[in-house]
Amino acid sequence: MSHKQQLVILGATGSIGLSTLDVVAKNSDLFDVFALTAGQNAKKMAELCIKHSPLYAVMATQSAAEELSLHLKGTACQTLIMHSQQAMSDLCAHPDVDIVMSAIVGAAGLLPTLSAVEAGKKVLLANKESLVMSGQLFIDKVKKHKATLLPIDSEHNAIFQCLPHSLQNAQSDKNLQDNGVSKILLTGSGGPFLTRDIHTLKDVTVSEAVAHPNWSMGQKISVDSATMMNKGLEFIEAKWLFNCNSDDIDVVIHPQSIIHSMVQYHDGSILAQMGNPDMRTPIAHALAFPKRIDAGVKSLNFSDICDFSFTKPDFTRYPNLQLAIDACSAGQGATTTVNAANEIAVAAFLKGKIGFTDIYKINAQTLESAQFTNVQSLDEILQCDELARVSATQFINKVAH
Ligand SMILES: NC(=O)C1=CN([C@@H]2O[C@H](COP(=O)(O)OP(=O)(O)OC[C@H]3O[C@@H](n4cnc5c(N)ncnc54)[C@H](OP(=O)(O)O)[C@@H]3O)[C@@H](O)[C@H]2O)C=CC1
Ligand SMILES: CC(=O)[C@@H](O)[C@H](O)COP(=O)(O)O
Ligand SMILES: [Mn+2]
Repeated sequence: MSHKQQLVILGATGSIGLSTLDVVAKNSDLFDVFALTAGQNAKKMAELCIKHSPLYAVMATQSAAEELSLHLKGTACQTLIMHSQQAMSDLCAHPDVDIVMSAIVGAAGLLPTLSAVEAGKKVLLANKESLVMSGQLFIDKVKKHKATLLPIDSEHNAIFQCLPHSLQNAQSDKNLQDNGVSKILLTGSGGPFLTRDIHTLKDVTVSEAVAHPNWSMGQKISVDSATMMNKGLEFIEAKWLFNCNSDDIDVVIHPQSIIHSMVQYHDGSILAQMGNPDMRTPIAHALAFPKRIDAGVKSLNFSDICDFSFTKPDFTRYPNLQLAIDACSAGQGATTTVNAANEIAVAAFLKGKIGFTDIYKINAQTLESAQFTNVQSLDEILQCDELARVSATQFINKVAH
């Protein structure tokens, strides 16, 4: 019998985590769940432990781990329960582990993901924030430790599929332009407010902001899609994943989210990856790469498509997109800062402390007030991230309702 790939899922209780478990359950002859990790949702984690029998389950805090123990008491579940970020990092580096799905939301995913990279694992990256906050350091570690980095973000997974093999990852160090590629066309839906009267954006409610037209996702990324900061983070993510410059990437609004991104070649060809918007497709692609497995996703039926349209982004409507593109050119200090500020601002919006359009104001003020020195080492990155959080919190307190 061939060896089943041993999988750790960071962020198992979230949207990507659950989609990953769905694909794994459909392919249980290929994958074993070695460990599941989560933040606070002990009830969901208990259900997952009973269903998937991981060897380990790790919660972020002791209280969440105790709650998980209570939920599992009296059941037949043999899963060992642990807690702390260090325990997550240790399991990512465990010698028996083959694949780590990085699907914690936000900067909390950085250290466990780096641990998987340093252990030379196959790392499936959904947690774009970790790459945005540490770009060069992250990619250098991938190269040094010979980790395999595969993109889960639907756009980057699409770009990966459309690129020639020699350009599929940053480790190649090859330049896109010298290898036949003229542009990466990064598509974005424009979120729920593509056509809303721009003067009413300040009145957007939380439930309106998280109602993405095409994708079912966690709250933070859903708000990022609504401000298009998500596309800004993805712009920076693409720069690092595919070793390209800002000039190599164009953002294209495609409201239907059927094309997940494209690559344009010097000879005029444009290759697109498309499908129904369901994250199980990129997850299955990366889990099995270079093979193909069943993802449980309904095939796209072209006769069902009524609209298939493309426009340029309007930066007045989406100032966060411009901010992130500018930060990408400014360097690591700026991208770490804008990522941290945005996490704090979106959390404040979700708690009802600030309005929707305040998210941009907080991000811009935090960037303007930041003084970047050298931001290269992990300590410098973490310090820059922390300073931006403190600064963003101060700006929030000034505008808080
Ligand atoms: N959802 C999607 O379709 C896509 C998501 N992504 C990216 O994937 C990542 C996950 O997104 P998504 O699944 O939507 O997010 P969710 O909010 O649905 O899930 C987040 C997961 O992270 C866990 N978590 C939160 N904070 C911590 C912490 N401090 N320590 C450990 N675990 C923590 C949560 O645990 P708990 O809930 O138990 O507290 C949960 O399991 C994000 O970076 C997002 O940008 C990228 C492309 C598409
Ligand atoms: C599914 C996925 O990859 C999300 O990042 C998606 O891209 C969000 O949609 P937007 O294009 O609206 O940001
Ligand atoms: Mn995406």
